[in-house]
Amino acid sequence: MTQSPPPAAISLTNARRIYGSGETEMVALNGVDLDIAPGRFVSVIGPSGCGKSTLLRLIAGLEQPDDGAVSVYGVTPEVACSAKMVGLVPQAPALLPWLNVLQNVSLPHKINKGADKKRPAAAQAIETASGMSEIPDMKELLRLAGLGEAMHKLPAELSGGMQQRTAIVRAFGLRPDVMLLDEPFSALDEFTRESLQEQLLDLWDEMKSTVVFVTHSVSEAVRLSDTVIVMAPNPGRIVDVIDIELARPRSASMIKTAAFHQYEDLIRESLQNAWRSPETQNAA
Ligand SMILES: Nc1ncnc2c1ncn2[C@@H]1O[C@H](COP(=O)(O)OP(=O)(O)OP(=O)(O)O)[C@@H](O)[C@H]1O
Repeated sequence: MTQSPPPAAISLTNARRIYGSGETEMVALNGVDLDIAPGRFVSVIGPSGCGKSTLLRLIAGLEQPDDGAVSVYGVTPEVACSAKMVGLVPQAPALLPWLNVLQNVSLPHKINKGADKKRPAAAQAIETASGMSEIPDMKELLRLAGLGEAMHKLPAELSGGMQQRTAIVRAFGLRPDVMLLDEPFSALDEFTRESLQEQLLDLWDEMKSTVVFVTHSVSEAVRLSDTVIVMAPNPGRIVDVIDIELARPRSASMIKTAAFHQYEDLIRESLQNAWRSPETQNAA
């Protein structure tokens, strides 16, 4: 008997999302086809307004496509979210100001007891095979993210980078099968950003989640990703899917290598082509 292949972690089929109507109609996403295999680190890059956040919101089940379909491990995003299979880190960290770092990251477990039981079989099978179903040690995750010394501090006592790391650890704490990050490092300086990239990769390595990471930074996309998705606006669409075949772990020194620069050039060229495409120019 032939077995059907396991479902993709994330799948979009001809997904379309429109805002407004008539003269104000805006096609935020059009004809988006995408399959992301479990465990991949995928970045999404493209000019402002090309639909990157809309794409994340569809996967997170915060919005529905007007046409086409979206699924997470073969179930709808709504079902996946109710089983706590999806974690979302927005641009601003949104921590509870009266709880310290450890309390902030531990809170989701307290309010989501039993969510694991709702996970579909495909996701449960992957977790069991990788031995990942037990609750993670939040103190250990905080140490991994460089927050070992800050566990008992309140959010107001943290730097922007520390707050963002706390939000990332909190989201990873429920062991989401799919982790969505919307430009989490955009407000941070270059140095802090690079060190957070390293810590994010350590957490991803530990947690084995499938990651979709929105960024405006070409070098960040190359450093972090297995695959970079390039998008263009008017209408928002995928124009290129580029696999990054650089060895891991990717240290800070890799950024200076010729192979790394070649990938950066490839993505920059793809972004420029996207802007020059007739579709984009006609709509602009
Ligand atoms: N709730 C909404 N109502 C109307 N239009 C919207 C809404 N959300 C997004 N849009 C429009 O849809 C398009 C895509 O927006 P989206 O936020 O997904 O782009 P983005 O690529 O994430 O942009 P940025 O890089 O600036 O964050 C934009 O033109 C935006 O103005």
